[in-house]
Amino acid sequence: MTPDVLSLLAEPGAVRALAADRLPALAAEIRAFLVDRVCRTGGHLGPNLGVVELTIALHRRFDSPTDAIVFDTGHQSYVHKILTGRARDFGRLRQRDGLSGYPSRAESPHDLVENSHASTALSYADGLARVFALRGQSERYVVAVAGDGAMTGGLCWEAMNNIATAGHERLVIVLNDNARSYSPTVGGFAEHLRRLRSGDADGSMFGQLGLDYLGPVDGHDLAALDAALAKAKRAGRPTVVHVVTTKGHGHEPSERDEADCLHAVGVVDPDTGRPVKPTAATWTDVFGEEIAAIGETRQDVVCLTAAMLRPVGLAAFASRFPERVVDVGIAEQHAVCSAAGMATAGAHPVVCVYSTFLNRAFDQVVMDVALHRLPVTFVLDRAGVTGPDGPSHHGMWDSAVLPVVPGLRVAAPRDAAGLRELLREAVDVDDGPTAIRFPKASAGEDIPAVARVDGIDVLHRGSRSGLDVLLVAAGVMAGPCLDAARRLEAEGIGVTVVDPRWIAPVHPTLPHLAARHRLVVTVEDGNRTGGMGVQLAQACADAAVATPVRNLGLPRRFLEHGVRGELLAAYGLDGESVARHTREALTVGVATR
Ligand SMILES: Cc1ncc(C[n+]2csc(CCOP(=O)(O)OP(=O)(O)O)c2C)c(N)n1
Ligand SMILES: CC(=O)[C@@H](O)[C@H](O)COP(=O)(O)O
Ligand SMILES: [Mg+2]
Repeated sequence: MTPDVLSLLAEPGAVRALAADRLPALAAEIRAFLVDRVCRTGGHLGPNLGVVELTIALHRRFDSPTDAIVFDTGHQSYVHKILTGRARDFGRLRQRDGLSGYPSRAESPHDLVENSHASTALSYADGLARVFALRGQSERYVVAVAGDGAMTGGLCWEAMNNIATAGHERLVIVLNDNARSYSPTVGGFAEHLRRLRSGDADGSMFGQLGLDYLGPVDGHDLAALDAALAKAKRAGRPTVVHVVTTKGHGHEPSERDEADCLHAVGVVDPDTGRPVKPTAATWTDVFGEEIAAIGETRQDVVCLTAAMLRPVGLAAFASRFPERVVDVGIAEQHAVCSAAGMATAGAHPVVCVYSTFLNRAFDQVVMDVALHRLPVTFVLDRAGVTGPDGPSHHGMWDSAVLPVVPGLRVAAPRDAAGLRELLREAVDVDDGPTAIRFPKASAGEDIPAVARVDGIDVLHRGSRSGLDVLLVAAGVMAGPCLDAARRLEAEGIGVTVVDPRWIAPVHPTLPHLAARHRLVVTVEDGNRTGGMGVQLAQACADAAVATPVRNLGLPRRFLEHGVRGELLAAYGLDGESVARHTREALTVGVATR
């Protein structure tokens, strides 16, 4: 079949109409299509190559969208999108106004869960099934497709506990077991799956819970998959279909990639899986080097990751101090609470997560770490606008929620040198928690300060005697602020640019510095309705400083996917926009948007 046959698969009905003997060719076509398209745009290659046959089987046995098919995490939903009429859109995968890399309700009625945070599918399934039954629609099936990694998340077990006794007659859990998250899946559950795969297990833990269990099923054998799904449909009670797949199946560079089976790639050579352009050192690289250096002299430092050891930069630390790094699986709540235990026992835990995933453990941050004033450092990679992964991945919540946590201090480095320095300051804090946030970006050039006053870096001093504007830059926003200062100075506006380095709690000197200017403009790569700017405005009010404060940051909205730089500019966080907003606020004194 030619690739354009895929575009004929406008509805799942088309794949159901295909004769079974044409399915292997379709699977091969889809696999070739995925390699061709994803290597050009970037995206989740390994996970989707692993579910080609599974997704075909699902759409042949279940009637989406009448039957609800819920993909956990959603990074493995490309085949689902191809089979629901979106093959032609892959040319703009994860690009602004292009196809989302996750299910999208705006794209299709076949898509249900847009949230890319793992371990939610079984809870959705339970809820869907309950309301289908309440509404007399109990003929509708609900299918949750969850990876073995996702199943290491506690929310799955909360859901299974409920599913087991809810009396659902048409709920199927498809466990896509490829023995990996990024790296090999960890813990007792992974061991249990290994024994089930090898036939050494005395029954499945699912059966112990009261669920039916079918498997292990070869996840690349279309006939075996079809038979298992048909049997699960007839079971009349919640059934786990344990499907065994290979991440990256059918594409040797993916299968061979020891790091993570080309889990998430940029633009790569399809024949090698390697980036087509050299990649500059990232913030993650800088962190990885520095934490490994810190580990040499700080025996009390223990690092934790939630199934993302390499992506968060812990590979070097792990190879040098394997006894002091813990991968807890996709279990951020456990990571933070375990870190509270570690700190109680005298360690200084460093919890390394993407900013957006810390949301999941906010209660543990507040009530287990901060309440006990424990020395835990949270390293928040992917803070601010991330880009291609879209609304549930932008790290735009941490700088708005963490400042309200009593005793927690938040640092935002503006460059690599700042990251190294602030990381060391953070792990030296022993009377409470700290957090340090940095973006998904190349580390760029260091930005020197002209002076450091009370721990605040002065990056630019106004050339005029009368100081007009104080620009307060949070972390990487130092670059746009200096660009704005140059633009404004050229117009005769005196601008001071400062970088507080620690953005929460507000530095006590800042309100006094504000009092010496006509206007304060704060700029942050985070939610402006609760971040540094709002905190500073409140501190100025508390100090009876009348200087107006304008906060530039990300709006209280879910931001679309796209390129980080383009999104920052679209939301007014580039130099030109900062200058424009400042000029407007100076002249007409209106609040920024
Ligand atoms: C709460 C949360 N933490 C971390 C991640 C990052 N993440 C995305 S996919 C993935 C691995 C998923 O493994 P699995 O569920 O087995 O799916 P596979 O990629 O193997 O198909 C992780 C850790 C996430 N999406 N959500
Ligand atoms: C699905 C998921 O959460 C991860 O795979 C994420 O997409 C990786 O993001 P980065 O590519 O920024 O590491
Ligand atoms: Mg997996």
